[in-house]
Formats: sequence, C-alpha cells, structure tokens
Amino acid sequence: MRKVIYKIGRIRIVVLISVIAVLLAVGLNYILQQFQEVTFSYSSFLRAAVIPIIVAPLLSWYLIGLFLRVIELEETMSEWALFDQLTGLLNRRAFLHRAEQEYRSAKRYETTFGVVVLDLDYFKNINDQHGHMAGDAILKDFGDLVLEQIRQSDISGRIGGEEFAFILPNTTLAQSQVFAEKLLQAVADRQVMIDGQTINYTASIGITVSFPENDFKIHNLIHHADQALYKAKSAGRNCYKVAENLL
Ligand SMILES: Nc1nc2c(ncn2[C@@H]2O[C@H](COP(=O)(O)OP(=O)(O)OP(=O)(O)O)[C@@H](O)[C@H]2O)c(=O)[nH]1
Repeated sequence: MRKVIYKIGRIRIVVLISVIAVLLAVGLNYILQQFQEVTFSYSSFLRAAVIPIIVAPLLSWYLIGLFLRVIELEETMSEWALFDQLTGLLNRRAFLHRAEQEYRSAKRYETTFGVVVLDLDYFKNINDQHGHMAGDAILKDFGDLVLEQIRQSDISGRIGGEEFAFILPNTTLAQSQVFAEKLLQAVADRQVMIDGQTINYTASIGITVSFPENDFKIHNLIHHADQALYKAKSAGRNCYKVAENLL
C-alpha cells in the first residue's frame, strides 16, 4: 500500500480524493434537489461543493501522512524484532529461526553446511580498561565487518553478549576453515579509534559441519561448535578449532 502511495504520489492521491468528494457532494445535492422537487439551482451546487473543496484535501493529506507514519513504525518494530540494535546482525531468536530453515533445506536437498561460532577475546578486559562504550564500539565494529565482508547467502547473528554465529549454506569443512581463517584475519586487521586511542581486538572460533547423513539438530550443532570454540580459547585464542566429532 505504501509503495502504491509513493508510486502515484501523495499530491495526486489528495487531488483524486478531493475531486471524488466534490463530485459526490454535488451528485448528492442533485439527487436531493430531485427528491425535494425544488427548482434547479447552480448556487446550491456551488454551496454543496465548497465544504469538500476545503475539507477533503486537508483531511486526506493528514490521513495519508498518518497512514504512512503508522506503516513506517510497524516496519521499524518488525525490524527490531529480528535485528540486534547494536551490531545490525540477526538477534539470537531470528538467527536460530533462519538456521532451522537452512537445516530443513539442507536435509531436503542433502547438502552440507558449516556452523561457525565466534567469541571476541578478552572482552571483559576491553570493557574494564576502556569502558562499556568502548566495548559497544568494538561490537558495532565487528557487526560492520560482518555486514561488509560476509556473503549475503550466509546467515550471521549475535547469539550472546560477545558471541556470534554463522551458518554457511552449501559449505564443506575445508571451506568453513577457510572462512574462519579469513574472518580471524579480518578481525585482527580492524582498528577501532576510541578517545584518540587505537584498539585492536581478536576472536576465537569453533567450527562444525552438518552432513546430510548425520541427524544433529541445530542446537546440537551449535553446542558442538561451542565446545570447539572453548578449545580455541584454551589453545591461546585468536585461532579456530574444529568440533571433536569431525576429527
Ligand atoms: N560493552 C558491552 N559489553 C558486553 C555486552 N554484552 C556482554 N558484554 C561483556 O562481555 C564480557 C564477556 O566476558 P567473558 O565472558 O569473561 O569473556 P572474555 O573477557 O571475552 O574472555 P574470553 O571469552 O575467555 O576471551 C563481560 O564483561 C560482559 O559484561 C555488550 O552488549 N556491550
């Protein structure tokens, strides 16, 4: 509906509604004159047209504006329901929903997909040393990196405070490892300026892959990737590890 309004143009719609209102008023006046059997009068026509000429454009302009605002608010609210406000990535709930869809599609078409879980390293230290705002700036920077560099067909979400997850459709283990390597490098290359100070950050990654012959559900896959992530943390961080069951 909003698209229709923008396509036709608000002014044209207002003019159209006003013309219809005037025609209706004049038509009604004509019918009434017929019923009341009064002498046909042009001045009565003019009087009938005056009110819609003034009221119809003002009222329709206002109502169309109100309608557009309501639609805009509705769109913003449905966006808020799906996206994390800080990073612009899918929130946990929306991510899991999309991941579930990919899981079903991969099962149906017997394809393999990668599941990658990433956690920013020593994030508590960043908050403690530079403040919560700096922590937020890093999270936002990571969101920008993902939005800029990750394929549209991949599914990315913020699934926890400083934990992110990715579903890579039609992707093998070897390809998921290349993805992880590139992502780690891209994160390490980032520089965030906070209060004139440059802050670098790193991340750790856990990977698993869903094969058509396995029957692991999404929450199992994320759990396996999470376990691999903790291995990467124990191994010193800024690296990736593959889930135990794939080795
Ligand atoms: N600024 C900011 N901090 C957050 C947000 N969500 C979670 N955090 C913080 O992230 C920190 C996570 O700390 P830990 O779980 O100890 O992990 P870490 O310090 O990154 O250490 P490792 O993961 O082991 O490398 C906590 O201090 C949380 O308060 C957020 O939205 N903004």
